[in-house]
Amino acid sequence: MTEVVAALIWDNDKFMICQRPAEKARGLLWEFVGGKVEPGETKEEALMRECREELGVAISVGGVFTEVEHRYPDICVHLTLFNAKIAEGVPRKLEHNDIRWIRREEIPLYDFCPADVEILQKLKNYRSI
Ligand SMILES: Nc1nc2c([nH]c(=O)n2[C@H]2C[C@H](O)[C@@H](COP(=O)(O)OP(=O)(O)OP(=O)(O)O)O2)c(=O)[nH]1
Repeated sequence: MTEVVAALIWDNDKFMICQRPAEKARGLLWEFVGGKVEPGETKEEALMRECREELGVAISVGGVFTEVEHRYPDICVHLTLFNAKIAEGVPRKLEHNDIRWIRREEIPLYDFCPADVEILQKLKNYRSI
């Protein structure tokens, strides 16, 4: 099982989604910013590192929004999605193909990683904080 962490970041009624680079697994699918937890890191540390590397921002990590497991042909992921806030900086596309802020109504317009589908179902019915 591969531990993956990701961030749910709101800006009023919009949340941030990122498009994976074409050359990576799940290329061009949309995801929440994040990545694999490295040995010796806590999940929170991994998420802060990924946000710095991928967006150039510092975040503060809140509670867990939800957790899911999904088996892909190449890996089996346990994904923990944290509520998070940008503490410093403006997100930049340092690694992603694209970054968007979307309303819940716009979820059907994007193809997300299969593991995220049940998360988006939950998000659809959720009030932003
Ligand atoms: N970051 C992220 N990954 C997700 C989500 N949903 C989902 O299925 N995944 C999958 C895609 C990848 O197979 C895996 C995350 O690995 P990654 O390739 O993004 O990890 P990484 O940034 O540490 O990259 P690498 O060093 O392995 O290249 O989890 C999501 O919402 N966010």
